[in-house]
Amino acid sequence: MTARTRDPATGISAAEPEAAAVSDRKLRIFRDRGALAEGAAEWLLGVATEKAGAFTVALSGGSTPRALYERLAAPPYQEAFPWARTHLFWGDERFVPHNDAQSNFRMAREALLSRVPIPAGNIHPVPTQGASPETAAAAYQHELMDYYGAEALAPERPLFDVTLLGLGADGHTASLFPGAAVLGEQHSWVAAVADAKNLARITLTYPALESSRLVVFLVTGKEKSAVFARLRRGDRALPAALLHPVGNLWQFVDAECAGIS
Ligand SMILES: O=C1O[C@H](COP(=O)(O)O)[C@@H](O)[C@H](O)[C@H]1O
Repeated sequence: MTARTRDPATGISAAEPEAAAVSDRKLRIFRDRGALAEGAAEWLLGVATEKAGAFTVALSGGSTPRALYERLAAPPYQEAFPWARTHLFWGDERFVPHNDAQSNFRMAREALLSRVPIPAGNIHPVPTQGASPETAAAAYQHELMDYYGAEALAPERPLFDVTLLGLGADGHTASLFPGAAVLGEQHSWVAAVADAKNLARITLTYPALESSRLVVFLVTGKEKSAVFARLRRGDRALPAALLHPVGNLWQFVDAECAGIS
């Protein structure tokens, strides 16, 4: 991948367009959270089916994607999805044990992994025990590089087929928080960071998240309406607005988030 020069303090790249707005054609507004989960599951199955060979997904954490994961774990997706050739990674993780209530892995395990026939070797959680956050970040980067088969990302061969992302009320995505030094990271694929409550987290950096054929933001609820409007305007103060994948960027939202209900 051609390294983009990012300002280490802001994460804004020299080539950043004035407004990074996503075209209306790539914005899908669903009636409600349930309809979004159904639409996203159908869309994901379509993308997976079209792809030959390994289908590689970076999962989002937080609460929003739970409904999608539960939908994928039920008919018809439970049987129709190509689980045997699907590999799952995480865009970010809290540095807590995998059975902790705050664990993104735990949420995905409860909602999806424990209910579908995905081979254990295809599940690639962020390690969160027996190491420091920095060592865990390095180990996850190593695992990603090993899977990818190279230590440098090539734009024509994205790391992920699909990256699912959420949007925090402060504009964070994955664990890329406003003002954090990691926003300027241009080389590492994974980093250890801390959130506002000083909880250690492991996050994929822009270079890794941007190495995606398709990125989809899943955002729901009235409480996200204001920050989503800022994202639509390409507000550079939001880490989520600074993400420019090598492939296409989609936004799937419900009517409340879009401000039309
Ligand atoms: O902290 C996080 O927050 C964002 C948004 O979460 P949500 O609960 O508002 O959906 C999420 O995308 C990220 O993975 C998570 O670690």
